[in-house]
Amino acid sequence: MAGQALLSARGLTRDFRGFRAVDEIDLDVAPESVHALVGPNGAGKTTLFNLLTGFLPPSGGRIELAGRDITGLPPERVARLGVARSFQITSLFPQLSAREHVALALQSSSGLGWRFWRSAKLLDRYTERADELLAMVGLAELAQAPSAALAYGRKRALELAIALALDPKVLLLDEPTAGMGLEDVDRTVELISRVRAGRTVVLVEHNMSVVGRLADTVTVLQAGKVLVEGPYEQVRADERVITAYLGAADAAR
Ligand SMILES: Nc1ncnc2c1ncn2[C@@H]1O[C@H](COP(=O)(O)OP(=O)(O)OP(=O)(O)O)[C@@H](O)[C@H]1O
Repeated sequence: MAGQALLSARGLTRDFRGFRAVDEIDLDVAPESVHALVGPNGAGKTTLFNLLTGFLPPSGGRIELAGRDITGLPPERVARLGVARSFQITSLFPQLSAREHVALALQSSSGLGWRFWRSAKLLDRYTERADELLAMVGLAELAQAPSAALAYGRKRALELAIALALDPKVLLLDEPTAGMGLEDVDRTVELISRVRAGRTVVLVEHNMSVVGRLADTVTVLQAGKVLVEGPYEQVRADERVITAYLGAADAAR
């Protein structure tokens, strides 16, 4: 296992009834880097993401976090060890405010339990930190808004604040700009640039301009394998990538 990596995989494999979606992948995510996973549809990005976060058990191979074997641990254990993924919009509670969502996430990560909701002092402490996190993602003024009232881009920002509440060592973002208009994409790129300070981020992203602006390292997957890996400029100029990914994306436009 590479000594420098915070999160790494060796020979990581996942079969679905005889179909190999992730095929002996080696991956090293350097501390405090933004590492993008890209590739054409069906390349195995989501499956790899689910393996790294414990949402799927691997069929083979090994995953390490800071040198500790986390292979096969369930998602809540992986999350507790410091690998958090941004929650999906569908998991937000429509009536709860943005602040309440983040406060709940802070409380859940504190391990203090529900009784402490009775302590106004502790609750205040969560509120303060919740508001800091909301300010970080640009939602300061919407702290009291029910999540159902937030526009799409704002909901995604709230998901990010919830993930940050867990103070993860590694933050995994699954297509953070999916379905966004240009303005929200720019805002999200800015946001990730801001919150990445001192953190390690793994990002699945289809938008190559977003990848170019954020990623230190890009791993291109194709048919469950690593096709090319390196800095964005190097990867985007690689003939194999142009053929396999950028070419396909251009053709689809
Ligand atoms: N639960 C499953 N059962 C069977 N096959 C699956 C399952 N999940 C994924 N696959 C298959 O594994 C392959 C990789 O899928 P995956 O979703 O990981 O790709 P992806 O790179 O994330 O694609 P996309 O960009 O379209 O999201 C695909 O061929 C998919 O059909």
